[in-house]
Amino acid sequence: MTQHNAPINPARRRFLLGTTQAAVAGALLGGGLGMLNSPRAMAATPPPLDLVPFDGAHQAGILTPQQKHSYFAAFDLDTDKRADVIALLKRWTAAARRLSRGQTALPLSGKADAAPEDGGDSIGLSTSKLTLTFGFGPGLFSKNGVDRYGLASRRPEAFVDLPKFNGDQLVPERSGGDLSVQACADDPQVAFHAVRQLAALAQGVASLRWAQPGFASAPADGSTGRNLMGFKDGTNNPSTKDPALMKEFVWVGDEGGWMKNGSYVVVRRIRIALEHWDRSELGFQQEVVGRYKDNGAPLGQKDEFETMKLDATDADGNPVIPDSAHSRVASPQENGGARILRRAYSFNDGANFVAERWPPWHQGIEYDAGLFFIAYQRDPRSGFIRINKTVAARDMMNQYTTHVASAIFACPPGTDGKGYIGEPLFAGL
Ligand SMILES: C=CC1=C(C)c2cc3[nH]c(cc4nc(cc5[nH]c(cc1n2)c(C)c5CCC(=O)O)C(CCC(=O)O)=C4C)c(C)c3C=C
Ligand SMILES: [Fe+2]
Repeated sequence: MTQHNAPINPARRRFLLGTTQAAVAGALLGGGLGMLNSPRAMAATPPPLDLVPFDGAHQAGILTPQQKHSYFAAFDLDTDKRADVIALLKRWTAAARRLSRGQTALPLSGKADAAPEDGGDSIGLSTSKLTLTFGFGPGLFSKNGVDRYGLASRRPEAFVDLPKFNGDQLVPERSGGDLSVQACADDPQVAFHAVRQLAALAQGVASLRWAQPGFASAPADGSTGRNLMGFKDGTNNPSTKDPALMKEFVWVGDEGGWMKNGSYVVVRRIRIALEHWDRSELGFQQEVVGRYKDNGAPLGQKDEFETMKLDATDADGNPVIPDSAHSRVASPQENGGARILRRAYSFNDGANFVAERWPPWHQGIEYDAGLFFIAYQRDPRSGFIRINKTVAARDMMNQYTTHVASAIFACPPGTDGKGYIGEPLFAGL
């Protein structure tokens, strides 16, 4: 069956029926963007058989199998009224529910004398497994010592500021944020569209601080995808199909109060000096990672998913997986059992011209590309912070990587289909 003739997905049908008769009539008369509401345009819409429900005990987009594209955005809150923040979270939740079903962020009125309620750039596209994951930054709880919303006492103990790590070169304008939303979808336009609509709904209450697009291409056979260094990345993640592991390492438990069933996310924009990496010998690249480039197996072993033998030594008595190999220094064995759920995306933001004014007067082009590292965890203190202290101090990969931006957000639990995102935080206030 061709996509064109496929039955209309129930969610898309709701979208079609969701617009009011007046809106459809207006659209037919009005032309322009209104034409997008016309039955003919709607009938041509490919059916989105790929929806991920927005509501659930946990937010979508954390355990969801990784979509191909991501658009991560951080916002600054511009208001000092708690009611404005709550109203925004309600608007965002309602819009996210609609977007996740393949609908426009708001119903379209088709009025020619007003800005369209939705930019319209995803109309006709598949929902592409869109997920929207929201987070709260430290600034929601207090900023510059000011408790703007009466929430300071509700900041969870585990929600700490990240310390400065060895080698950090963080750009403040690209770091931090009071609120975050990550849109993931198999179509980059669907992800970007969703964030644009949410940003528009925030007007007057919150403004975009920074944004980072990313991509993650995985082979069609379901095997592990590769990062820009050419290595399989994600092999030794705790399995999202193992509820006990997720409970232990990803989801906040009773200790978290209103954050129960939520998770903390740490994001780091890590530039990779690809121009140097690409000239490094294959043997050295493998020592840096601690795994083989072709199949991702740990050095000295055969299969990608074999447990790393960190005690193995070669004929000269040297460790087969070097002391400063990335896989070793990031491993639970070297970090008191710490584990995090990595859900990173590569980024490729073009290339910059660089010139040095000292001999030998090097000039050239540097890619602004690397890994937008994203990790979810139950407690950042025993998760990212624990591991990154070791990585920042000992990892051979640091010769090629520079952390240039950073942020931490508390991602509240999911919603039940009626409430709004983060509602438990505001309960009783
Ligand atoms: C502090 C956390 C980590 C940072 C920062 C980080 C950066 C980073 N990693 C790669 C590529 C790979 N990472 C791999 C494994 C791995 N990385 C971390 C943590 C951080 N990585 C962990 C916890 C692990 C798993 C360790 C283990 O238990 O074995 C791998 C190997 C394959 C895999 O297991 O995914 C690769 C490859 C890059 C390129 C990068 C920064 C640019
Ligand atoms: Fe890593």
